[in-house]
Amino acid sequence: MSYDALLWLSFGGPEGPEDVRPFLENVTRGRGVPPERLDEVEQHYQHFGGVSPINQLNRDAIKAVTAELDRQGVRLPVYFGNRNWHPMVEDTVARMAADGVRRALVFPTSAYGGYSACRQYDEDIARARASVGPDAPDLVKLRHFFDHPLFVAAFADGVRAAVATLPEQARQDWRLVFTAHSIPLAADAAAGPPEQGGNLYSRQVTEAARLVAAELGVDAYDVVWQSRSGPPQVPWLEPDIVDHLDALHEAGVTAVVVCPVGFVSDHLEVVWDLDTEARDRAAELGMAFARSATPNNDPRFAELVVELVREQTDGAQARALSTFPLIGCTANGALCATGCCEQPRRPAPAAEA
Ligand SMILES: CC1=C(CCC(=O)O)c2cc3nc(cc4[nH]c(cc5[nH]c(cc1n2)c(C)c5CCC(=O)O)c(CCC(=O)O)c4C)C(CCC(=O)O)=C3C
Ligand SMILES: [Fe+2]
Repeated sequence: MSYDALLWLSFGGPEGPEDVRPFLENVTRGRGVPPERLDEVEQHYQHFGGVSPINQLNRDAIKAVTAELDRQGVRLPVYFGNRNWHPMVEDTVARMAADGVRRALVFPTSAYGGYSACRQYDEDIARARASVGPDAPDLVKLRHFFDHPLFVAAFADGVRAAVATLPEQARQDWRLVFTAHSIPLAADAAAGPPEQGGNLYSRQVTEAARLVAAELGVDAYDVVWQSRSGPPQVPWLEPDIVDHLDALHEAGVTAVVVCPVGFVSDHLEVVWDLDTEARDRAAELGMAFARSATPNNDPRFAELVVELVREQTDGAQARALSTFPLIGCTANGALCATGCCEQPRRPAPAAEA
């Protein structure tokens, strides 16, 4: 099949102090996130001058992918659009239509399934096309890549480099801890095509962790969660990374390497929740701590994206290290399967006092 552009579709983040509140309102509209949680997260962003690293990281990655497409002789202009902040995907798709793009591939900046990581990007695609109207290009989203050998290898090398930054006496005996964004248990239960039994998000994260650990030859490691949101009465995936550091300390662990396998770049939830909160807790506990790199700036990430593109444009072989079904590739916002990644019903708001 032939395509005339690639759309880089991401989450978006604020680029100055005045952007933070409206950005957070876009992210959480209709999601039942309590205002106290929003105030807290606003402070995390303001701590960095109201600028999330995510937009610049995406621009850097787009530059690398553009160069890699060029190197491989694939002629596709790359456009950039976000769900929650400028450049908004609706505006980008309008520009694509105006430029005469009829049919484009879409790279979502998430490797996983689940409502937030997969289906919500399909909704973004459908919403953007609807807002542009009949001239909107066809948009075909690329598949999940959590088990792609280039993704796994980039994380494994990141862990090796992180170990080298530990104090010398810690380098022989450290605990490997993988993290990903927590989601509500009900959302995880509903993740994936229903006939695959649910929990697709946590199962894919666990599989990616297993593959990275296997590449490193490490057989004892943990998979934990971070950045929990939502109302406190709703159960989310646990344990949280910070609580887990306490448990490891109790168990006598003196050094940890944290690998954020759930993310592709060092965006705010990595630089705050891991590099600030988790690192501070480790310091309080007297544990050596290193956080390994995400793949965004690794040349293999650009190669991975181009390989996913070529699966669609010239039938390149789909490489995957696990036996999970290859899914996530759908057109114009279609679901991966009927009933896939259904968004759980939100709890009724707490009664007013
Ligand atoms: C699975 C998952 C990923 C990974 C997949 C992917 O990458 O897409 C992810 C990524 C990200 N999450 C991000 C930021 C936020 N996520 C929030 C809230 C939430 N995330 C959720 C899940 C996920 N989130 C969920 C279930 C919520 C509750 C509200 C809801 O049901 O939707 C909130 C609201 C405030 C709060 O934290 O409570 C913010 C600000 C940023 C940008 C960081 C930056 O600016 O650099 C990124 C890349
Ligand atoms: Fe899905």
